[in-house]
Amino acid sequence: MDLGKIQHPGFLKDMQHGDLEKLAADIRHFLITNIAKTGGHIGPNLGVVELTLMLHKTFSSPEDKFLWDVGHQAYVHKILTGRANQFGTLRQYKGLCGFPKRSESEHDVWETGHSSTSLSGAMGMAAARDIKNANYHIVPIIGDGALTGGMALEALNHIGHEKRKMIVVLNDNEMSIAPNVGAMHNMLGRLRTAGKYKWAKEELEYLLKKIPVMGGKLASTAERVKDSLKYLMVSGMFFEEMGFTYLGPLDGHSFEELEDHLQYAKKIDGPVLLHVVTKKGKGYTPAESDSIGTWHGTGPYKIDSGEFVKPVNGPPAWSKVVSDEIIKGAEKDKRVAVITPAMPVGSKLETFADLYPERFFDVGIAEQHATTMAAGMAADGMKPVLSIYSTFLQRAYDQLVHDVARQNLNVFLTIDRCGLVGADGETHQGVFDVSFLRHLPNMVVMMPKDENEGQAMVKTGLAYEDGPIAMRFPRGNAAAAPTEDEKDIIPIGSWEELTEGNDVAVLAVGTMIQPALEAAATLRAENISVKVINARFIKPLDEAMLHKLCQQGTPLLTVEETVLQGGFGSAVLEFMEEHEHRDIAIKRMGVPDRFIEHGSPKELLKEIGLTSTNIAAQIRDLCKSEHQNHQQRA
Ligand SMILES: Cc1ncc(C[n+]2csc(CCOP(=O)(O)OP(=O)(O)O)c2C)c(N)n1
Ligand SMILES: CC(=O)[C@@H](O)[C@H](O)COP(=O)(O)O
Ligand SMILES: [Mg+2]
Repeated sequence: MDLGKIQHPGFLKDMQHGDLEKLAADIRHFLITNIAKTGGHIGPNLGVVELTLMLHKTFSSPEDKFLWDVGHQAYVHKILTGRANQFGTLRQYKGLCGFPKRSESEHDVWETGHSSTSLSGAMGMAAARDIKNANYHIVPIIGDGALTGGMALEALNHIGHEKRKMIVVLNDNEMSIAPNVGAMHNMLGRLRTAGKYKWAKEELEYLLKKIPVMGGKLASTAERVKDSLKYLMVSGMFFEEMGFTYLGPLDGHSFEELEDHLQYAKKIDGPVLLHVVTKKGKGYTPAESDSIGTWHGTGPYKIDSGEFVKPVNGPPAWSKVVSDEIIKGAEKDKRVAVITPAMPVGSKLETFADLYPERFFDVGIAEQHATTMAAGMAADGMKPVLSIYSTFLQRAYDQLVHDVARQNLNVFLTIDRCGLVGADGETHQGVFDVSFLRHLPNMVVMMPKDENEGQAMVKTGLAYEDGPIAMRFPRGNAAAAPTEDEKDIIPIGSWEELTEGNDVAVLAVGTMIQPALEAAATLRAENISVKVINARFIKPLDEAMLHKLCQQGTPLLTVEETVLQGGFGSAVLEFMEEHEHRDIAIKRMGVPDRFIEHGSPKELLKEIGLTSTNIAAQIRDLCKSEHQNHQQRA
């Protein structure tokens, strides 16, 4: 089938299973060949081809509402809702979003990107539907990984209490990004592999009673799904006891099983949990045999060999620079332990986990728990490193305030993916953490200019004993491999002058230092001398240096790859106001007050003006207005 011709999923209603099998094969071929070019979340999407087809065959989107948890597995949904032709632009600048996007389609009723929000969204929609006396299905699709997220459990608790009609589809493929972890995961494992339990007759009657009117007549259907009910065992009763009707586990690649169970679930009153077992990466051997998470989200790859298309032996990833230095610290200090909320592969922590399994904790998709667990470890004398993406740290704000900063506990946050991350787009940009860390009393916030300073900062963070300290670093690779020499600890709150200059001082943070240096070099040819300062501590500021610059009357330009609101530039403004340095010209450059969509970091930085060209332009403006002020004063 030419998938580009699909405009609406309605054509599926009358499709027979044989034709669905052919369509599934076409979709798999489409996914494998297109994502080989663009990159994307190939593993998760290959695992939900049959499930998505049967969902759109059984229900009537967009009247019936699908909420895709995390949303990285919604490519098949996008193909079936008229967007196949856009896949050449997947996750690219102004192209197709890699997650559900309401502005793209009426079938995308709920936007995701962060995990474990679908059930709460579904509960909200169920309440709205019932208040409106409307009558449509609400179908959140949540993975076994996302189910480990605290929000999901909060929602299960409420949904089971409210008993409003909804069909929760649990897509259980035994994987998070990496292998899934936790007691919930273990329980699902028991369900998946349960031996044949004799299910009591009353179990069937118990279930049939839930189907108003039709109950008796469904005996034949019940007989057909009886085989799956055989697994209705103790741990299956967990969901029953939570107020759900549990159905499954069923083969998520069998159209017959899916159709039977979904039709059955439609008729059951109250919340249903349909436990669907799928295989991540199904239909493409390299992805299907992936047991560590390599094929969860990929760059371009060669289809035949499964080789990834990227520069071999390039400079190390920033996360590797950091994790290697943490390992050195752990060798010397037995108090060092590492906690990650489900991102051991992304944060390159596998080696640490192999070397120090007793000091490594993957807590699942549970950032709030991870943060307060780190506080608990620090309170009891350990040196916990909380390894976490900037965007996912947003989920643990109160834990940072209430448990870490307020108790002034010695937690070392290594915050990965800081700045514009690119293809993941709006939901993943790491641009807010400075604003929500800087205002916390006791918090130290720092960001290195390069990989060598990165190593020195890890040492500094591990040596720091006076409370919480956070080190930010970007997604992607460092400019080069760090040098072998032992790095020195950096004095807290110290900045570094990188170039001499008197006309303007540029206070640049992290990734903005290189473009600032390029701008300074350009302006030197125009006889404008620029002092570029590595503002490596966002909190505390280097107040001595700032006072000196202000007393000299040097105009200031702050540059940061974080939102301007409450960012580093705001800190400098606050300092100047507090110390009455009012006659100093200052400009701030940063991320504007809007969400930044997907694209390459380079394209996005250009879009928001964080380039060396624009830095130079801002410096020229400062010089010009400074010159005009001098003339007026003369
Ligand atoms: C709050 C949050 N933390 C971490 C992530 C990173 N992440 C993206 S997908 C994923 C695993 C999801 O596993 P599962 O729900 O089982 O979906 P699958 O990929 O197996 O289909 C994780 C941890 C995220 N998106 N949101
Ligand atoms: C969907 C999701 O949240 C993760 O897959 C995320 O995309 C991983 O990000 P990195 O690719 O930066 O590790
Ligand atoms: Mg999973």
